[in-house]
Amino acid sequence: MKWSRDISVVGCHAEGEVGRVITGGVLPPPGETLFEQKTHLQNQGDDLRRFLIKEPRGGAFVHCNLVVPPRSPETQAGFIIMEPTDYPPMSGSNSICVATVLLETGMIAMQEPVTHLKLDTPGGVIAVEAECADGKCRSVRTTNVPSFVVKLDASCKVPGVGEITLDIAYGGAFFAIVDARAVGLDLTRENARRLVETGEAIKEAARQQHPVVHPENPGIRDITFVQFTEPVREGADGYKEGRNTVVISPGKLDRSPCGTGTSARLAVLSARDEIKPGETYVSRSILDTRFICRIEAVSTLDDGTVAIVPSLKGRAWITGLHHYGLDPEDPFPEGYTLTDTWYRAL
Ligand SMILES: O=C(O)[C@H]1NCC[C@@H]1O
Repeated sequence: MKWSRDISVVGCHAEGEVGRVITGGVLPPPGETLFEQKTHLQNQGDDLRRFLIKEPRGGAFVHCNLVVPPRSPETQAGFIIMEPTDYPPMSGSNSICVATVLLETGMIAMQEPVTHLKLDTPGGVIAVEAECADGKCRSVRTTNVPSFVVKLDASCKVPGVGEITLDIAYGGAFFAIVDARAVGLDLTRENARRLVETGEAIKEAARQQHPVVHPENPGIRDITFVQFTEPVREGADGYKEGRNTVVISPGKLDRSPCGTGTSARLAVLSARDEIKPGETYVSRSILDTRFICRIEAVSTLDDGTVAIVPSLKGRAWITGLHHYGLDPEDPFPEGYTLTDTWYRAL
C-alpha cells in the first residue's frame, strides 16, 4: 500500500446522526478565526470535504468535523463542520460527536462526573457540559450560539406544492420551518423520500423569495435547511415535546432532532410566547431519538434583534476508528455522487 494522503477519523453518531471527527493527518487551515479557516477550506478547492464526504469514502449521510486549535479566548479546541453541501457555522449533533470524541479519546482530559469545555466554531463559541462516568460521556449538553427569528408566517410560493406559510429563524444556520400538515405529510420513516423531495423544493423557493443575512456576520447568509414540524404537545413525562425532521441537501433527513433546527424552533416558540426561559423542551427526531433542550438566556444582537441562547442535551456513541487514504492511482480522488442515494448529483 502506498498512500499520498492518510487521514485519521473517529466514527461517531449523535442520536442517530453521523458526525465523523478528523483527529489527524490534516494541518489547520490558515485564518485568524474559525470562520476564516472554514472560508479558506471552502474557497481553496473544497477538496478535504469532497474527499471524505463523497463516495467511495463517504456517503449522503456523512458529516465530518475537522478539529483545529482554538482561536477564541477560553476555548480548549475548535471544530469546522463539513456536511454534504455546506459548511454550516454550527451544528448540534456534530458538537455532541466532537465533544464525545475529544473526551473519550483523551485529546482533552475528561473530568468525572462533569467536564466543562468551551469550543470554538465558525458560528461562535459554544459551551459544553459533559456528564462522564467510567471514561465515557453519558450525555453532552451544548449551549448554542444566539438564535433568533427573522420572519414569522411568511408566505412562499413553491412550484409543485403551492403557496405555503413558513417561519424563518437562525439557530447556528438559517432554517425555513414548515408545519408538516401544510404539505400533507406525516413525519414517518416511510415518508422520508417524499419529505426530502418536498423540503428541497421549499428550500429552493424560500432561498429565492426570502434572502437572509446574519446581522453580525454578513458571511452567514441564505436558508440552509428546511425543517418540518409537528405541533408541540405535552409528552409522557409532562414536558413540552415537539417532533421535527430537517432536510439536509442534497437530499436526506437528519436522523437526530437537529440541534440547530431545534434552536431555531425554540426562537420561534419564544417569539410566540409558547415557551419560557428555563422550561424543559423535548425535541424528537424522525427516529424518535431526543434532545432535552431549554432556553438558557435571552439576549440581543448588535443590531438590537432579540435572541435566545438555547441548550440541547443528547448522547453520542463512537462507532469506529478509521484511516482514509488516497492511492495515487485511484481514479476518484475527489469522490463522486449518484442520484440513486444522493437524490441530486453534486
Ligand atoms: O444537529 C444539527 O444541528 C445538525 N444535524 C445535522 C445537520 C445539522 O447541522
